[in-house]
Amino acid sequence: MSTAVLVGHRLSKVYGELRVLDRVDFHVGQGEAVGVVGPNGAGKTTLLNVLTGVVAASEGTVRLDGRDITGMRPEKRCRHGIGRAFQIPRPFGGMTVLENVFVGASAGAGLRGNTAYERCIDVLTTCGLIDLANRRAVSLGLLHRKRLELARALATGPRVLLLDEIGAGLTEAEADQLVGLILRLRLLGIAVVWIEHLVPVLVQVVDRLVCMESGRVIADGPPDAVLRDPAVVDAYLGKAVVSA
Ligand SMILES: Nc1ncnc2c1ncn2[C@@H]1O[C@H](COP(=O)(O)OP(=O)(O)OP(=O)(O)O)[C@@H](O)[C@H]1O
Repeated sequence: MSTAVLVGHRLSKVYGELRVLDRVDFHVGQGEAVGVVGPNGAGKTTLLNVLTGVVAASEGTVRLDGRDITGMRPEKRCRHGIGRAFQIPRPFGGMTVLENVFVGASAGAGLRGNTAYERCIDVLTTCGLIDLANRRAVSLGLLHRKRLELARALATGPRVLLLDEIGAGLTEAEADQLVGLILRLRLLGIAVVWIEHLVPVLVQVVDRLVCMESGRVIADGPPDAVLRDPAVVDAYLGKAVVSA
């Protein structure tokens, strides 16, 4: 295994009587891409929320590069290299594409002036948005909004990028383009954790699949082995094939 960049150890999250995460162990290595699958309500988004610090774990620890960040606020985790993109992009609609990405570079990464601007140009080029830099975000189609969501996360300078169902709603051709973009990010050495119900899309990118059910990890390993695992087929895959 490559050196772990982000590690969750025995993470639990309890809401009243409901145990949404149940002693989950999770890790992603430097430059590794891990897919997270599982039925609705399995706890996938909650796991990402606990890793980013948006939700406090009821028990367990989170480490980034070996450092315990369990008590660290989300903004600080972002500064330390945890980036996140959401299923429903929420750009600042009245701002241009460049201005949106600038927010990631300045507020997210703490960059100023030319350094922030250069980061934005790099990120917009990587994400295929440079020609749209001066367009208002509100005028973008879905694929471009997803690219902008990724660009904003990238502008924060992540070492690990957490993606939550960013393929949802895209056509097959658009999903292929998204895969191409995420593969480019991998070439930059960024680790990726991607929750996605579109399993055929996910397996084009990831080295490893983690399947969750009822707040627990029920399988973790090479994608083909996880997809053949009877527990995964039983808990999830029949349903995923129907809904994909
Ligand atoms: N703030 C909260 N209060 C109470 N229950 C919550 C809260 N947030 C999440 N849950 C519950 O935790 C469970 C896991 O939710 P979560 O969104 O993590 O699942 P998921 O695997 O991401 O599902 P999906 O694939 O539908 O996005 C669900 O039963 C959900 O209703």
